[in-house]
Amino acid sequence: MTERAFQDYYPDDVSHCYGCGRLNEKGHQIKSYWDGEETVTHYTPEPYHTAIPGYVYGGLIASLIDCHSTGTAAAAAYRAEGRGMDTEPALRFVTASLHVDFLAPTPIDGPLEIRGKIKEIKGKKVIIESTLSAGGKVCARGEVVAVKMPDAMKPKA
Ligand SMILES: CCCCCCCCCCCCCCCC(=O)SCCNC(=O)CCNC(=O)[C@H](O)C(C)(C)COP(=O)(O)OP(=O)(O)OC[C@H]1O[C@@H](n2cnc3c(N)ncnc32)[C@H](O)[C@@H]1OP(=O)(O)O
Repeated sequence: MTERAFQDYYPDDVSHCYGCGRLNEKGHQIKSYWDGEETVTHYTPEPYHTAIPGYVYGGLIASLIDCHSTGTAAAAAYRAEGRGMDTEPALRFVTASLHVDFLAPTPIDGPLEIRGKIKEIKGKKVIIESTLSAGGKVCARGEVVAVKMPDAMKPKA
């Protein structure tokens, strides 16, 4: 059986995110998985994700780090409670803060790897540190503060 990605567990009503929603046909539809204590996703940029010819647009990099991190936050919260992502009550996280350092130009002509690590998990907040690499070289580093989705942010039809 193929492993389900974190995002495959998101209920339909929160699966339209541009970065990670499996129901957003124009979006990136990233798929994140555990790899030991870290999480990982891969994404291959399209030619139109260009900043300067040959290099990836920073907004795409930020988006990939953002959504991989919020998915990681949800997965980490379930893991901390010792239960599967298909169990109730649902744990949903949104981005409170997204910080990205662009360390080196990111080549556009190959797959990118984003890896996440849990820095802190406490109460309704998870802090995730991420790296984005191309060809084995770290090109960007991110830190995301993810907070449980407030009731006020219920999906609008
Ligand atoms: C299987 C099931 C899985 C389901 C999984 C579903 C996923 C479902 C989502 C899918 C989609 C994904 C989404 C993609 C990522 C977006 O793009 S999300 C969209 C962008 N984000 C937003 O629109 C969020 C807007 N902001 C808000 O709604 C509220 O400000 C927040 C972020 C929820 C926080 O509000 P709050 O609940 O009142 O938080 P508050 O109690 O003040 O703070 C809680 C903690 O967070 C800290 N904090 C709050 N804001 C900040 C900040 N800006 N900076 C640093 N720390 C902060 C506080 O200091 C506090 O820390 P502690 O004191 O506990 O140590």
